[in-house]
Amino acid sequence: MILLFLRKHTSLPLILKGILHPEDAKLAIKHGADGIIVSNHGGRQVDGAIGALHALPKICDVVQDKIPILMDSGIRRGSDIIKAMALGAKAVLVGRPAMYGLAAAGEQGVKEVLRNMVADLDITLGLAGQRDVKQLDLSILYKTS
Ligand SMILES: Cc1cc2nc3c(=O)[nH]c(=O)nc-3n(C[C@H](O)[C@H](O)[C@H](O)COP(=O)(O)O)c2cc1C
Repeated sequence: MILLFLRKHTSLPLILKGILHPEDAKLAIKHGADGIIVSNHGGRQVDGAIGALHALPKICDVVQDKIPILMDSGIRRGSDIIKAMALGAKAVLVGRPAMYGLAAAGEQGVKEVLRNMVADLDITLGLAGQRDVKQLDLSILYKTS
């Protein structure tokens, strides 16, 4: 298995991308991954694949903070980041928004996209009465009483 080979030959962190099933998350931990990225590659590979955000909760349940979980696919605004992190992602990544910025205005465009996203996250956190993404949990998404 390629992961075992890589684990044997490098001490660099190994982060597995494209995890969408809890059993694959378990295998990733078992074979020495340092982290996983819950991702359907932006929906570009398999038409009808489960959305990464939908896959996230069950994967977080089995991983139980043993390794960090990152998430991508469809992150476009601050509220997307908040939802993913409240469900258990330690961080999110973006693909196409950065590409759109690049196409529109090169390096400056990418910086602008990321700055806007962080600013939107900041405003949305404030509107939701939250100070810090580290304090987000499920209570912000579901009515608990
Ligand atoms: C043009 C393009 C090429 C990509 N190529 C790969 C790839 O070779 N391997 C991979 O794991 N993901 C690839 N991705 C998926 C991204 O790494 C990432 O998971 C996805 O873009 C995140 O979703 P988002 O674009 O909705 O933010 C590609 C995405 C784009 C837009």
